[in-house]
Amino acid sequence: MQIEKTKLDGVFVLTPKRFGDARGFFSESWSRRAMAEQGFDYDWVQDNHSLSMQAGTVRGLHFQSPPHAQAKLVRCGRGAFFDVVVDIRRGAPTYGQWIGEELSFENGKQILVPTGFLHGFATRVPGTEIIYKCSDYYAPDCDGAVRFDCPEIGINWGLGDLEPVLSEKDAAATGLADFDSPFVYEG
Ligand SMILES: Cc1cn([C@H]2C[C@H](O)[C@@H](COP(=O)(O)OP(=O)(O)O[C@H]3O[C@H](C)C(=O)[C@H](O)[C@H]3O)O2)c(=O)[nH]c1=O
Repeated sequence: MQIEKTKLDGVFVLTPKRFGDARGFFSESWSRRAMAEQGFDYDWVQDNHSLSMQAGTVRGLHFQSPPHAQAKLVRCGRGAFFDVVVDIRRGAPTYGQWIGEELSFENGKQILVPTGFLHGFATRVPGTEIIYKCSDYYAPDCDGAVRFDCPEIGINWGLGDLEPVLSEKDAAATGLADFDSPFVYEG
C-alpha cells in the first residue's frame, strides 16, 4: 500500500496495490494488519455507501462532534470525486486549512480523515459512488456542518460551469466565522 502524507497532520492518501490480470484487477481495499503495520490503529464500526446521480453534487462539509466524532477511510466505488478535508482543531497550526484529492474508481486512491476534520466531496461525473469506513456510529445529535463555499476556508472545488447540487441541510450551513469547533489541537 502506498502512503502519502499531506500538509494536514494525520491526513493521508493511501493507494492499495492492484493485482491486474486479463480479467481485470484484485485489490485488498482495506486490511487491519496492513494498516497496523503502517502505524494506523483504527477500529472501523460502520461502512457508508452513497450514490450521487449528478456531476457537481457536493456533500459536506460534515463532521460528528464528540463523544461520537468519526474518523473516516474514504474511497471511490464508481466514477470520480474531489475529496476535501479541512482542519477544525482549535489551536492547530493548520486550523481552517484544506486539502483536496481526486479519488476515482480508476486511481483507487483513498483518504484517511482523522477526527477533528471536516469532510466533503464534489462529484466529477454522473453516477458517482463513495464508500467509506467510520470509526463511530451515526449520531444525528452530534451531526455538524460548515458550508462548502465558506469564504474563510476558500476551497476551490473545481466545479467549472457546474451548478453545485446540495441537500437542504448543506445549503443552509453556516461558515467558519460563525462556528465554534468542538475539537482542540493536542499537538
Ligand atoms: C451520514 C448518515 C446518514 N444517514 C441517513 C440520514 C439521512 O436520512 C440520509 C442522508 O444523510 P445525509 O444527507 O447526511 O448524507 P450525506 O450528505 O451524504 O452526509 C455524509 O456526507 C459527508 C461526505 C460525510 O462525510 C458524512 O459521512 C455524512 O455527513 O441518510 C444514516 O442513516 N447514517 C449515516 O451515517
